[in-house]
Amino acid sequence: MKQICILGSTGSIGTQAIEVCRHQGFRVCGLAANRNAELLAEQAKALKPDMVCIFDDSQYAKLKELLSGETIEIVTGMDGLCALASMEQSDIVLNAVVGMVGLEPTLAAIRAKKTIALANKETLVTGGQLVISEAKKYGVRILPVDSEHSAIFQSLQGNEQNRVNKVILTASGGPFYGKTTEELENVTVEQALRHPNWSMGAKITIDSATLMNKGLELIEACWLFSLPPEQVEIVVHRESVIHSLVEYEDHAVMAQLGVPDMKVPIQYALTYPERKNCETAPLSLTKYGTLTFSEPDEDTFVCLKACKEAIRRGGLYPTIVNGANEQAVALFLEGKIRFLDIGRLVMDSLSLKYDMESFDVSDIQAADLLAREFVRIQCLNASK
Ligand SMILES: NC(=O)C1=CN([C@@H]2O[C@H](COP(=O)(O)OP(=O)(O)OC[C@H]3O[C@@H](n4cnc5c(N)ncnc54)[C@H](OP(=O)(O)O)[C@@H]3O)[C@@H](O)[C@H]2O)C=CC1
Ligand SMILES: CC(=O)[C@@H](O)[C@H](O)COP(=O)(O)O
Ligand SMILES: [Mn+2]
Repeated sequence: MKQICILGSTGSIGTQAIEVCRHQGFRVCGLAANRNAELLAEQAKALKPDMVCIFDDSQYAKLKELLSGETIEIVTGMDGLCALASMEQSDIVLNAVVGMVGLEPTLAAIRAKKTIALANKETLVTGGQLVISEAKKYGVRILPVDSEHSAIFQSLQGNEQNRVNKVILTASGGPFYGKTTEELENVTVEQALRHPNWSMGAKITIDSATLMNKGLELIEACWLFSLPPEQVEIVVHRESVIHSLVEYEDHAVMAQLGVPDMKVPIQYALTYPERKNCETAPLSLTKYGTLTFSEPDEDTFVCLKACKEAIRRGGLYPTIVNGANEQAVALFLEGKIRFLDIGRLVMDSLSLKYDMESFDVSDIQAADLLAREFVRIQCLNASK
């Protein structure tokens, strides 16, 4: 029986992954969350994994109490998360934690020769070079879970020998599609959290609203498919039915379509190379009637522009814009900055000088901390 370890099991991807595992009859051997001890305990009681990790050790006592009577090992912190990611029993580690904190457990899983099902895009945005070279070194496969990258991966199947002209990443455009900068001045957290097509965690939903998500996905695609940024085109497709496309040398274009439901890409990563019955509604094209396409507005949604510049510069600049964004989104969700401040802060973080060509995890973490600190200082200065 296939055994799956789920990092971020209490989140949007994590909870859907558990449903996929149930549907497929896979055993869940490990679970990890940040601080939601109640849901983690509920999942652990139902699934009987060998090990669970609660990252925030202030929640350890509560989890221990909730799991008293169960024979499940409980670990905490980054050491615990990495131990869970490399546990012997698992065949696949699904990384569905949010943020660049996902980098270290991804590396730990790779070094333990686990197949990686990767939802956590910040892993590749911040540590792409290192992660891809370690995956090659350890002969480990990284299977994309992000819907666009799964679509590209699926559109590449059977075409490995053929030359790719470009990949086309589709973007929903988010809740603020078509709005001007003036109209975005006073939008609220609640409005930004209302994604038109997908139900997701708060951080990625804000990223979709700013188009940072598409910038992160562009960088993610460059690493996953060994492409320069010029070969990644972004097209706004409001319906989120075409999940992404690949154009070949002969101008034939392959795409993967379906209703917007993450169960398909999650399951494909867990059953690959097989396709299995999935608890997802079938696509009715006639129900949609029309599918629309347009160019993204990078002058209003400057996060996308900042990500393009970061990957063009290379080095640790993607880590910088990612760190600035993680901090800015957290401040926006706390009501401390306004929506447009996110883009301004991410753009301004590119003024940080960080021209290293080779780097390890500690350099990546240092760049991340610097970007977060930069954002906090900018906000403090602005509020004086
Ligand atoms: N949701 C979606 O449809 C999609 C998501 N993604 C990507 O997948 C990742 C997860 O997104 P999503 O599920 O929406 O996010 P959520 O916010 O819904 O869930 C995040 C999960 O990560 C856990 N977590 C956070 N920090 C840590 C940590 N340090 N150690 C262990 N667990 C941690 C959270 O635990 P707790 O509940 O305790 O806070 C929670 O289980 C992101 O990188 C996102 O960009 C990509 C494509 C689609
Ligand atoms: C479901 C998924 O993969 C998300 O990353 C989604 O793409 C977000 O939608 P946007 O296209 O609005 O960023
Ligand atoms: Mn996506």
